Amino acid sequence: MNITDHEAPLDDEQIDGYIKIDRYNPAKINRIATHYQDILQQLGEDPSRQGLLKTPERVAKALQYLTHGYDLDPAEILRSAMFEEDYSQMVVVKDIEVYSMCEHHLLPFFGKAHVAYIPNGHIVGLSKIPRVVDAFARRLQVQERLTNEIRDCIQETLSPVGVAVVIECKHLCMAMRGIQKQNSVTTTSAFTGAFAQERTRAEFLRLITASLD
Ligand SMILES: Nc1nc2c(ncn2[C@@H]2O[C@H](COP(=O)(O)OP(=O)(O)OP(=O)(O)O)[C@@H](O)[C@H]2O)c(=O)[nH]1
Ligand SMILES: [Zn+2]
Repeated sequence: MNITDHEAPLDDEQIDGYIKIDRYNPAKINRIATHYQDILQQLGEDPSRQGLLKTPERVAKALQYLTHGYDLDPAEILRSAMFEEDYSQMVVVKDIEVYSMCEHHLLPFFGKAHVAYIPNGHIVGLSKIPRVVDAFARRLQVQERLTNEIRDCIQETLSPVGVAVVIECKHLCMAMRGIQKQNSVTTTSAFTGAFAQERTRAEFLRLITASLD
């Protein structure tokens, strides 16, 4: 590895393997920050007090980060690490942390995703499954669409025998406001192909609830 490259600061951008995420687009940050200055004022705050001086810019950067999935191509992420392999059993990646933003309130929802597929001549680099989850989660979402988008992307790109996705999340819009239910968890699921069969689906559900201990 080239040492200079290795030590180069990644300050305002991240090289994400194959896709450069222009995380902090300065023009966009400025535009969003201007709005937040006004929002702070509307909330009865003084945007010129010391603690808030940089807040509009911080919020703008945070929002750009929380929605950086728009800059990613999930299908390309999968295509970048597909390998021919004669393995025909279920591959399960479970307990993938999910952080997303509800499109109704712009509040976080978070939890876990469990993803499985049954290869059809091709396997995919394992890390690419959580990367696909992130690429869709880091957008404004509803949990149902997030679940379907992950399923469809894997099915269309990898053409496996079947795909299964289960997502379990807590929604802050239901906890810190609104109905204020602190412990409710929403579960969504999406299946294709072989996972329509009761036996296959049951094996997946057993594997995602099984513990390693
Ligand atoms: N189906 C679905 N609904 C969601 C998701 N995230 C948030 N919501 C819901 O979106 C709905 C928006 O409903 P509205 O009545 O327009 O908004 P609201 O007045 O803020 O509703 P309350 O949250 O009930 O106070 C709420 O019921 C939220 O719970 C999600 O991922 N999936
Ligand atoms: Zn919400």
